[in-house]
Amino acid sequence: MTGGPQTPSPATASGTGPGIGSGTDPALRIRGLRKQFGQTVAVAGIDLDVPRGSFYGLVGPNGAGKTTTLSMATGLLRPDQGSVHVLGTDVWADPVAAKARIGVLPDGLRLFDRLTGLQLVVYAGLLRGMDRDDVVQRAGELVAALGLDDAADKLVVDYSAGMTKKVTLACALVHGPRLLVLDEPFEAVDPVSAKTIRGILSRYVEGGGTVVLSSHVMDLVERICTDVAIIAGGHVRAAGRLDDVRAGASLEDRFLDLVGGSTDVKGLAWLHTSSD
Ligand SMILES: Nc1ncnc2c1ncn2[C@@H]1O[C@H](COP(=O)(O)OP(=O)(O)OP(=O)(O)O)[C@@H](O)[C@H]1O
Repeated sequence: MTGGPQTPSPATASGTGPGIGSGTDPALRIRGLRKQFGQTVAVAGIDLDVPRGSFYGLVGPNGAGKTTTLSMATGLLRPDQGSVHVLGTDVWADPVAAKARIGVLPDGLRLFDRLTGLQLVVYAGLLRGMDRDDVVQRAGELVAALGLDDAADKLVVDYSAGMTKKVTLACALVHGPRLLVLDEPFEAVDPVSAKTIRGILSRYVEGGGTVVLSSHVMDLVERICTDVAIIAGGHVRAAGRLDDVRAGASLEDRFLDLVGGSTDVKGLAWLHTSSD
């Protein structure tokens, strides 16, 4: 199965989604998305439907175009061509309405890191136009749920990579988005925190939300995702329900089949040579 529209998840058929009554549009619809940096074609015409209520994993080798795709899908990077709709709203024609429905964990975007963790989450909620009392309550709950209690009053600039990831996730969640787009949410996160995050995301999806995440960890994607897309060279190589994509094999084997590339290591003999 490649690129085109995919079998809808059960949640799609019932049109679920927090606060979205009867819509049948996918949570995220991408058509003909393309981006070139100089001579490098990062995204070469991607079509993708992310069904509402799905837990959608985006996998692909380094440089495949995942971050570029997610940045264009969330209004952070203007596409050269193509369209993106979030729950039926055109991200680039009506960015304010579309962005109100999205929570984003971007890869490597600068944060206001001279704020404390708690201040940053509160600030993220206020930027979304939320009532201060609600934001303060939610920020406190998120910080506690993500195990950042002790660091809540510490400046984000002094956070570890994993702590930064968690506080950024809290910022993405605070306004209760319909769609969460997370670029490598588990990168640098310890196993206990990863389990907590998985629990939070699972509850969010059970409640009708939709998660799109990129990851290099095939086991994790296989364990938590309902749907998956394999991207390589700026193209979608396979997409749809997890079981359809892996077609009886493991996701890792299917990934290696589709993406190819040699895993043999040539040279480096000197690495086996003692230098003393
Ligand atoms: N701002 C940029 N300027 C120039 N080239 C870029 C830029 N951003 C991405 N690229 C190039 O576009 C291609 C896709 O990059 P992208 O970051 O989207 O890949 P990725 O799948 O997220 O990779 P990884 O798994 O390593 O994070 C790469 O060849 C990368 O070098």
